[in-house]
Amino acid sequence: MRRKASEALVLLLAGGVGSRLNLLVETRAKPAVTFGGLYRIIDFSLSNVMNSGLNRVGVLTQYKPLSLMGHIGTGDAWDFTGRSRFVKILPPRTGMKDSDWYQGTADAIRRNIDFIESNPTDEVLILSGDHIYHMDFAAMIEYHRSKKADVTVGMMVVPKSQIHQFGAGITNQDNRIVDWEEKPAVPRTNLASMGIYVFDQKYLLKTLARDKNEIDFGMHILPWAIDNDSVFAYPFYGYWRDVGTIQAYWEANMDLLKPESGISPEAWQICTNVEAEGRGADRPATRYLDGADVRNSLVSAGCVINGQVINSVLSPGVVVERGAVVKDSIIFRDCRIEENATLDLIISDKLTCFGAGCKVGIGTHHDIANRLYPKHLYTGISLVGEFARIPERMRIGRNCIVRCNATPDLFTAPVLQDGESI
Ligand SMILES: Nc1ncnc2c1ncn2[C@@H]1O[C@H](COP(=O)(O)OP(=O)(O)O[C@H]2O[C@H](CO)[C@@H](O)[C@H](O)[C@H]2O)[C@@H](O)[C@H]1O
Repeated sequence: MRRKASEALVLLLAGGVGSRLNLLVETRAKPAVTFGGLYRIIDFSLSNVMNSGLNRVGVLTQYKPLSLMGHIGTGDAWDFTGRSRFVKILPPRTGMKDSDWYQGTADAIRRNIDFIESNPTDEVLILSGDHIYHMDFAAMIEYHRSKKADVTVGMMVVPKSQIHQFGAGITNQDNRIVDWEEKPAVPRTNLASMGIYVFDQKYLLKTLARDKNEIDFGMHILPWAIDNDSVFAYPFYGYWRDVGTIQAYWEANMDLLKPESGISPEAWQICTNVEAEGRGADRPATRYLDGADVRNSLVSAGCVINGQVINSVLSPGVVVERGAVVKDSIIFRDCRIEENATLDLIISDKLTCFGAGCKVGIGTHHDIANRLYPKHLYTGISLVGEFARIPERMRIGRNCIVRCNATPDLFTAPVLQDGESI
């Protein structure tokens, strides 16, 4: 007899290096990066799993998993505790050599076949830990069953100009995928893979056993399955973003400030583990002093605001002193922005101190992109963050001026002494 859809096993890929997020992934895996002030990116996938009524999750880690493991903890923030409910962190299974880490998404799943075999299931749902979205996986599994598919791929329409970043599928009238190209240079379709797959369990095991050189789902496993077996697209129409680049990450955070964008952690019932870091849930309410001027922003608990905050997202414990301006920026927890400092279009990692009167970031990203650098290379978003040599606190001295410089794509600031400029 068939098991209920809610008994499907979930594998969450959370181990990619995420180097395009640069400084933000210096000390943590991409899914552990803060999002929307309070959340971590992985909260969206985990909450979707919880809200879909699925009970068993394995999280595949590899790159800098410590922060991620601390955040997931026992899984009780997402109600994954109990006799038949769990979230298990699956550490990398290396071979004999140290360098023998997972080669790609399919290789990572292949090395955890014992986990799949020890958790009886009819379907395996494979997800990424770095997507911002809301989706009912139980409905997707029912759809997969109704199509009698071997594999079902979550897919959505994106602008043709973006299709080169995704797996691209051509479907027939019945939504069966008949042609596929991973990250095509020349777009033939605007239907993109969301990297969300439902596999028939037996089919997955058979497929992974076929050829160890097939290390990636988009590059190897899906093209073969489409040519030989039954692969369907599951159409998705809501908000979904892969926040794997600085630009996409910044834009998705800014979408939180636009009600019309369709992103809504509150309506989507996204849960997080507030206990994991810093002062956890014990933060006091935010204080707005008489110099505060806050517009269109998200300000988390424990902040003290006495300056201007415009179109920005602040994590817990951020202090904005009198006369300081924070504009179009994302500020992680416990940063301090001293008197008359100006932050314009920046992302700052936690615990950074911006000295009085300093200026970090300039103009709008359109200005910068148009004036100085080719548009496709340059985001104009300044990144400020911790470096290994100052683990505790990053400081930009008084009256320093930090402009986006000639580094294409992003700019990282070293520790600056008072009055220094770059
Ligand atoms: N070795 C490893 N161990 C554990 N986790 C790992 C891993 N390698 C990667 N991951 C994780 O798996 C997910 C997908 O990783 P990739 O970066 O390889 O795919 P990409 O996003 O380029 O394309 C894919 O996702 C996009 C949608 O974003 C699709 O369009 C495209 O077809 C598909 O190939 C990420 O969450 C990543 O962190």
